[in-house]
Amino acid sequence: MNSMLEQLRNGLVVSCQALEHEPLHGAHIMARMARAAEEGGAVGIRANGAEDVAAIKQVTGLPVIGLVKQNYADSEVFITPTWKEVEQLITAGADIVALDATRRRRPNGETLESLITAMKEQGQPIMADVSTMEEAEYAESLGVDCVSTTLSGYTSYSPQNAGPDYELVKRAVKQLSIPVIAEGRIWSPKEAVKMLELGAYAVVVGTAITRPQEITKRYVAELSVFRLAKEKV
Ligand SMILES: CC(=O)N[C@H](C=O)[C@@H](O)[C@H](O)[C@H](O)COP(=O)(O)O
Repeated sequence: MNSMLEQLRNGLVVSCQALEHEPLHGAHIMARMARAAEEGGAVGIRANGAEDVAAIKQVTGLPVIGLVKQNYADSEVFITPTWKEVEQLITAGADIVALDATRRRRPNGETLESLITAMKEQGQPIMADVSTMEEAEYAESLGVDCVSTTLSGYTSYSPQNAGPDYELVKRAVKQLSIPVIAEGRIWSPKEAVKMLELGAYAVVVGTAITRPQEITKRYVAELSVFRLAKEKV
């Protein structure tokens, strides 16, 4: 087992990501966010973009799972789609590189198989972001170090759950022999604990901790429900 992965066992990985259009965008801000997560007891950080990964590596001692979100015209794959993004992450010092491990067509004719082979040749630990059980099994067969349920609900053919995909975690834990990371729409500590109870190796939480605009929206939505109910009385 990869020693970086071992550090994540039964712990909370905080995803610190803000895209260009988001208010907290910027490597400096994400590095602060990661420091806060470390102070709170996170065992690892998940981060988007080489710049953010490098900035976070400078200020925390935690393992960093790096990805690059990049859209290409000829593909739906947007999490570390090609070798170009993999290289950026390796140069930035990502401890684990996360990539889309669906079987969808990748940009520039690149393939999941060739990317994984090249990463393994470099000894680069790999997290496979999947949306279904079949993808998880296939990723394991290609030799990735762990799978994460990141993409469940974000491919057209996976269940479009409003909450976390417990079912996928449960099945993957049963059928795979590599660590299964629970990720995607986990909002509460209780949900995170449930994932560990199901056998998840670690839990990744992003939005519920690091996207204040989304956290605010949840409060505002609940308050509007209250106001509407009151107006009816
Ligand atoms: C689907 C996709 O693009 N997921 C991204 C992957 O890195 C991030 O935007 C998510 O924040 C991350 O997966 C954590 O999930 P949540 O924010 O739901 O806790």
